[in-house]
Amino acid sequence: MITLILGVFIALLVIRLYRQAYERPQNFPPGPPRLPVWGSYWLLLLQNYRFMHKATLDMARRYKTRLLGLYLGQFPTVVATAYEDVRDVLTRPEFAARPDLLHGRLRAGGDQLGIFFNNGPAWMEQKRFMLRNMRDFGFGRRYKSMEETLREETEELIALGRGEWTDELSVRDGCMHFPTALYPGLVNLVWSMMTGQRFSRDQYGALRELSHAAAHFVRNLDQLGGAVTYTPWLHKIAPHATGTASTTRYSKVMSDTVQRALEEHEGHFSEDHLRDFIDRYIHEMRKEGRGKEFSFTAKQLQIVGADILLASSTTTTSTLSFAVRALLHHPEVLRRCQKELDEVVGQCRLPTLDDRPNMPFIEATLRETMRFNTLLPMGLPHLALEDTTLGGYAIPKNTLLACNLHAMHHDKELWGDPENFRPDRFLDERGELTKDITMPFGGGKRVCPGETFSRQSMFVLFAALLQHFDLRPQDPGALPPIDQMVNGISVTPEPFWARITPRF
Ligand code: HEM
Repeated sequence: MITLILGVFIALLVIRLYRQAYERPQNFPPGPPRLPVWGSYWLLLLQNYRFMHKATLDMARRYKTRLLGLYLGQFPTVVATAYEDVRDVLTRPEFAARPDLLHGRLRAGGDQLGIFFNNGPAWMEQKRFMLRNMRDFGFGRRYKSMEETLREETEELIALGRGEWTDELSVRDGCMHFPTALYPGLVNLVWSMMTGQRFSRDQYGALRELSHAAAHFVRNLDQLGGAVTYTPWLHKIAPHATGTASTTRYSKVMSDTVQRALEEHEGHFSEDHLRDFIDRYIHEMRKEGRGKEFSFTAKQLQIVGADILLASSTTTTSTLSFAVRALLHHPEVLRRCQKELDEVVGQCRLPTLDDRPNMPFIEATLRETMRFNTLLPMGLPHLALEDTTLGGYAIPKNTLLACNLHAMHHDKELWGDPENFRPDRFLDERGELTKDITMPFGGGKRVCPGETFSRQSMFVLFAALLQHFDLRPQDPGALPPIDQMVNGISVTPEPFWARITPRF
């Protein structure tokens, strides 16, 4: 009797699991079945457990579809792999929300705060405020004092490379370490707009701790969040094994740094002289007559500031390191960059933003770097705010949407030979820049607010580095492959040394 009951129970369970595996919203894009607990995520892991951009692209090819429909845990999810669909997801307002994911809340003590993982009026208010006020200090626009800081940081890097001062972790035995050597310049630029201060040479230890915390944070997630995102209860029973304990710890390093800056600013605050972004924020917090829902609080600033710190220390530093690594593989590209520099800038002054329009080859090299090694290969997740359609398929409300930017940047139909690192693809026959259809910074309402700033600061630092130094592999036999990357929500290169020889 017991055996019979057990047999019926197992049969019913199998039928239920089978139905669930193939049950999907009507006219949902094709894709793999939904298995218990993590849904189709098991199958993505089997496809490629390290890189979700590769797993989802291979899976889309297997199902002969450019829109892949699947379940991540209980979330219906659609991954866009082709240009038109990626552009639609990024730019249509009904897709401009973010899913409410565990890691977003872990950063903010359980709340939804900041910009990256926030939604609704608070997200819009914070993003607008950040853009408007950081811009007044040079973020994303030409501004004398920011360009002055950029020049000083560039001089620091060049002097370090020339051995005019020492920092063994960044330059040793004629080699420069990437990304370590780039952290001070790129973090200081943003930090000075936020706080009016820069990390001095004797504070580089603290600066590196911050940058490493940011790097660990992004590596703790995979490009679709990771298993714990779809089964958040796991984090309660195994915070260390799931990595959520360290996510919380690394986030705290960043938010505590912002909190300390806030306390310091409050001690010297004057309404008559708003010195930087934090002063502007304090001014906003103290405005009278705000309602209960008002989103300018110290806690909110901690997370907005942590968002800015996280982005400024992991994005531009990784992209420039990818660019340097690509040049180690392609000395002929390095020569052409240097030729352009010698013709336009010469050797008596540093390159500036005024030179940017006259140096299309360097610009094309940076564009090619961001196409070739797309920093956020799956962008950041979006969420459908209503029932709608995409590419002829049904997208129910609350579907999670991911843009496979890597797939789009490596689409043979768009690029011909995407597997080659070839800056010339961005230039016309006269050597001028053509229209750029890459989307490394996303697009639409959720577009990266750091785009202009990043393009400007990367241009100046990269150009100055190539103007002053020849770059060669430290050990030609041990040069990491040009497409090697460490997994994370944004990918990072495995840190490496490059041999630098002063050119003059
Ligand atoms: C090479 C440099 C960078 C790249 C490639 C990059 C790329 C991206 C991408 C792909 C997104 C997601 C867009 C979307 O959801 O559709 C994003 C969002 C964001 N980025 Fe960047 N980023 C870079 C630098 C920066 C910098 C320097 C900052 C700030 C200092 C920054 C701050 C942000 C913020 C706050 C968001 C969230 C925007 C929102 O949710 O509305 N990024 N970035």
